[in-house]
Amino acid sequence: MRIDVLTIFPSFFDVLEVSLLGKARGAGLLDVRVHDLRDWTHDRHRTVDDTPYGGGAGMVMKPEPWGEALDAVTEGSERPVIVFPSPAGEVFSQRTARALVETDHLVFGCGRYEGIDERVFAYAATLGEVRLMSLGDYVLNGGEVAAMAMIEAVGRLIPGVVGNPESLVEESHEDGLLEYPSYTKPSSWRGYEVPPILLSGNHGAIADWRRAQQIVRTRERRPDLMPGE
Ligand SMILES: COc1ccc2nc(C(=O)O)sc2c1
Repeated sequence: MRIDVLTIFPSFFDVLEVSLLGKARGAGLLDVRVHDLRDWTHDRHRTVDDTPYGGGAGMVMKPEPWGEALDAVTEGSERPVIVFPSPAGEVFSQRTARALVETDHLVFGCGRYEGIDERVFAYAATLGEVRLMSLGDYVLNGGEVAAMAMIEAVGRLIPGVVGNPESLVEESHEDGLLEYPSYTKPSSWRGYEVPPILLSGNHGAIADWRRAQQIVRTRERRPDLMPGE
């Protein structure tokens, strides 16, 4: 999978060098290219924003640099998916990550200021599939944090990136429920005991207990995820 990131803060993504995804890049499983949007400006101040038509507070990102940048990073790409992190977008979920990991070429366009000139999204749709996505019902200062989270959520699903693929299966949201509680040695710690069932060696009973814990936790913490409730 190839991922291109367009941002005015490219150093923000330096962390991708050291994380699990850094190893994935080194192993050739993931090709992440981070670009400074200002490289597609042509004035001395490398201007990427201007005042909004119709008035209002803040600044809007100019369409010209975005158009040239999107042309450059999608050149030769058959059908990229172009994700614009946006508080006005669909909410990103594990299901979204599962769908996006099947994509050969992902482009993340990180907005700042009050957002990107709307015409950029229309133009981008001539280059690929456009998805505006939010991490949730709150607002960040820009798209970089959201893009980083989405890149990690998608990147870790690429076969070979996470050491033991089994560990992906029993995670929260993978089966629609929150994950069960985990414990390790010592079995007794500051008066807190590991649930005895987990020490029983009865794998069938342990699986049943874990499923029951998932249901209890999901009902308590995320009733909206409960199937049929
Ligand atoms: C201007 O670009 C932005 C601004 C806020 C923001 N908030 C997001 C979120 O997912 O909450 S994505 C995003 C992009």
